[in-house]
Amino acid sequence: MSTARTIRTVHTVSELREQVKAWRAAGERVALVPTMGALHAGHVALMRAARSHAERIVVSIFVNPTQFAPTEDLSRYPRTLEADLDKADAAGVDLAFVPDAAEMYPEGFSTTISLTGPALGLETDFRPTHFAGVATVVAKLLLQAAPDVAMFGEKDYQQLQVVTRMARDLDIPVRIVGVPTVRESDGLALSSRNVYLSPEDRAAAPELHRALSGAAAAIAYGGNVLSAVDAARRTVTAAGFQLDYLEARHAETLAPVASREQGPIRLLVAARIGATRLIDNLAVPD
Ligand SMILES: Nc1ncnc2c1ncn2[C@@H]1O[C@H](COP(=O)(O)OP(=O)(O)OP(=O)(O)O)[C@@H](O)[C@H]1O
Ligand SMILES: CC(C)(CO)[C@@H](O)C(=O)[O-]
Ligand code: BAL
Repeated sequence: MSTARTIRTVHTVSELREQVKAWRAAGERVALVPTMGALHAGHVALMRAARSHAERIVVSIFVNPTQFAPTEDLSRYPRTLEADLDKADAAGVDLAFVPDAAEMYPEGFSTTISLTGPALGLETDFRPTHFAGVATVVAKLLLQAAPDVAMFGEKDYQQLQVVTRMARDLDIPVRIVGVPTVRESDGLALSSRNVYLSPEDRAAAPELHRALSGAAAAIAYGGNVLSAVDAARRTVTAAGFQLDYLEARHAETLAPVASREQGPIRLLVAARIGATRLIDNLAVPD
């Protein structure tokens, strides 16, 4: 399989920069798709969406240690590099950037991006150091690859807002593009962490999307926002989840909202089932 690949794999920032420079010299636009590997159809949707923005596509594959707390799943996070390269190749990706931790965080590394705004609350209440790690590594990737556009999934909706704000605030010359969530036929959002689910937990997992869909429909039909959110919380808990949060927020600032008049609404949830923590989100239709 791997002998037929046309994708090029590089491990250093200098190789990455050299390739991107050559493409730019030829007048080609570059899209970056940052990932932590264990690629699935959600990642492939990002790669395919990148095609409409750029002639060249770079995927980064790096399980970023600084976005995991010491108690989290860094060591057991799925790592499937050969299969990932096959999938990226089949999706038409030109270059895989696969740095190791020493390339990204050399001896003496001392800089972390500090965030407020959309990074406040939600995930941060449960993973307090997570977005500092994400923003720092994404800033590095954007400066290393210098892409015209970078693709992020709406599945990690708070991350998408944090990265969008960070790029704007730091004047990084890139367009951040959000890509709709790819789901299983029963509604479960694809995620690399779905492999952790036992068969029983997998059977219950679509309840997250069902609960959000019910709340979004109720609000869209004029129902009270907070009542709809409460009902969705009960649905998720009754399905066997332990809820971290289920909230209605402003779709861009992620500030709390109590009524539709306060802006476009996004419903966001994080909940644990068995040993697995899942997140999901949904727009309330206008
Ligand atoms: N189901 C999906 N639909 C669209 N984009 C997705 C989906 N799942 C992940 N992505 C996006 O792919 C990019 C890389 O995500 P990552 O490698 O963390 O995969 P993941 O499946 O989200 O894994 P994790 O279990 O760590 O959340 C992110 O921008 C993420 O939002
Ligand atoms: C954006 C990202 C690749 C940064 O490590 C990661 O948070 C992810 O996969 O969503
Ligand atoms: N997709 C978000 C990466 C993380 O949970 O660490």
